[in-house]
Amino acid sequence: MIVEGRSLLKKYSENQGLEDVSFSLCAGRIIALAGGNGAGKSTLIRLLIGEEQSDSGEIHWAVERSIRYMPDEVNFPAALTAEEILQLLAGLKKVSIIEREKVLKRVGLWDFRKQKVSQFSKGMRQRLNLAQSLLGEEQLLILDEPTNGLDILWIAELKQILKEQKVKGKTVLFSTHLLSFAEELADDVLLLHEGKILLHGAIQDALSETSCEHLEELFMNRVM
Ligand SMILES: Nc1ncnc2c1ncn2[C@@H]1O[C@H](COP(=O)(O)OP(=O)(O)OP(=O)(O)O)[C@@H](O)[C@H]1O
Repeated sequence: MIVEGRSLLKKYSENQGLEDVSFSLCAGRIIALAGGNGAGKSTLIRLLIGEEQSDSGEIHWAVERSIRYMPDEVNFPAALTAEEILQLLAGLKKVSIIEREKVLKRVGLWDFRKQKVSQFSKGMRQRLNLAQSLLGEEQLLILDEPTNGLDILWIAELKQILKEQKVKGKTVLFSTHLLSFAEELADDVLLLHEGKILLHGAIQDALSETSCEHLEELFMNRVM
């Protein structure tokens, strides 16, 4: 176990962000933070990365907090090239040139490294966003809606890239509203609905216990 959330409550003026959310993330697993619009996925991520504090409850780190993070959107300086941006970020993270080049190649931006980000498509910007999150050796990789803006081929590649992280012994938490994507990629699921946990645990166990074929069926059965 690397981190545990205990009875987390987060209330915004009008809206309930999270209500009594408890969970644990196990090392070396791929975990889908799933749920529909407004379920509380981004709120939970903000608590994990320390951008916000919960109103009550606590986040208990069993190991030193060590996170790489891919936000759902990022405004890279438009006048810089992909290479310059990664160079800057790799410098901050003390990542080697070899590693930086490997990451640029892995996200398919090597041939475009001299282009300014202002000339990039949305999918290319998202791949650069993915690339910056792959720099470094931090144990936990958190990705907020990483499929955003990616086409079918790159969604397939994203799955491979995240599986490679698991092979390296890293822990991956990604948010998504696509239950089929969650099921294809993740070992575990933390399924939120209206700020509460609907399901938490190993996906295959949940499916066999409920005799549901897919997460979508399980989700529908519980919310309808
Ligand atoms: N800064 C904020 N101010 C007020 N309410 C907020 C704020 N952030 C989140 N909320 C509310 O908290 C609830 C959960 O929102 P959150 O953004 O965490 O959901 P989400 O699962 O990430 O949704 P989506 O898939 O639409 O991005 C929603 O009701 C939302 O309106």
